[in-house]
Amino acid sequence: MTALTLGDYENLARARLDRLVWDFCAGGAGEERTLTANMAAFDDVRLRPTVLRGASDPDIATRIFGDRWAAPLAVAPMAFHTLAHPDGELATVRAATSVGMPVVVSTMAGRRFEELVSAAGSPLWLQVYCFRDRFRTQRLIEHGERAGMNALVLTVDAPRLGRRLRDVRNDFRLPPGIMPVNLDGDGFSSPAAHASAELDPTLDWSVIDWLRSISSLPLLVKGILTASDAERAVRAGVDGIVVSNHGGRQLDGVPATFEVLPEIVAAVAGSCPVLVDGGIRRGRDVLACLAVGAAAVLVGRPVLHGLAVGGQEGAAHVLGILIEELTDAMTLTGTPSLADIHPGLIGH
Ligand SMILES: Cc1cc2nc3c(=O)[nH]c(=O)nc-3n(C[C@H](O)[C@H](O)[C@H](O)COP(=O)(O)O)c2cc1C
Ligand SMILES: CCCCC(=O)C(=O)O
Repeated sequence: MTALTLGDYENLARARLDRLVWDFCAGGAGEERTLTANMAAFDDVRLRPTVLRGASDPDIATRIFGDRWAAPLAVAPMAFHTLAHPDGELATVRAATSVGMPVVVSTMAGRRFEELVSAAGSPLWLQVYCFRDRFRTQRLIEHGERAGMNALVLTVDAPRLGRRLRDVRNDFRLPPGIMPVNLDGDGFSSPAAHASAELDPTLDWSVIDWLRSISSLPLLVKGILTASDAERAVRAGVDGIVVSNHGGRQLDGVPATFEVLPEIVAAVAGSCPVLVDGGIRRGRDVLACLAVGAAAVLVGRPVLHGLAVGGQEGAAHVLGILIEELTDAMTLTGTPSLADIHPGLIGH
């Protein structure tokens, strides 16, 4: 079968990956209602095209923090791309670079920051988990900054990992050789146990000032789901917000990100870029997010599917499909540039 859609890649990847690894990547917390809702929210979108706009060759390039992105799309931070392919994040970074897209590199990346930065031709942002041991967190950030990361993305929805029942039932352990190679200290085998032991559950808004005091990189917070937290983040002086429910992996029962995106965009009122992730699987999903005011979107699991199926090439094809579908959706809705995309494109 030739893979034409991200759904095709998902099916091919499911057949290839070890079942326990598949469950870790695919799964969500609890009954996976939020995981399902992320995708269902896009299924309910109806687009309202405008015709005869001469939108033959849409321009989808954008700028974020002064950097050019070939499309308003980046790879979401995910632990251990090495679970999907031995080249791991190196393949992802090369794939993203080949299509001009940035990558958010996880604290739990399986390949070294230095080799990722050397392979990158587009921005790399470092996703930060705050450890109970602040000095460990500080060393992580200094390592990332020294290696050449372009921004920090603080994950704020994970004082501990959500209850992922598939992993509990499977007693999921990382396979041998899967290591958080950018962290000092030993690796671990159970992500959930490691997170409860090591991540700082006492984190509060003062962490923003602390991060500012140790790094001058642009700072985003990832995991905002309400207008009031978005306002709080803006008051704290962040440079960007990522609306996210961690792909349904943290608290089951929180809303789909697409549902809350409009109220957060309204609350932020242009003070900083608002990005979003969760369930984006088609170009028209990207268009829907842009229509309600997202500056860009992050895509998670489909990148792992691409890696599992075909390493760098597979991941590049997944990202290429999204770009092509976005271009197609813009052409057919009569929006020749990103600036032409507006809330009126969406009806229910
Ligand atoms: C296997 C896996 C690992 C993840 N690891 C991280 C992580 O290390 N840090 C983080 O902030 N988010 C992590 N996430 C959440 C993603 O950044 C993102 O919010 C989510 O996957 C987006 O949804 P999507 O997969 O439906 O596109 C992870 C998600 C998956 C599926
Ligand atoms: C300790 C690994 C955490 C990875 C993560 O954030 C996730 O699986 O969602």
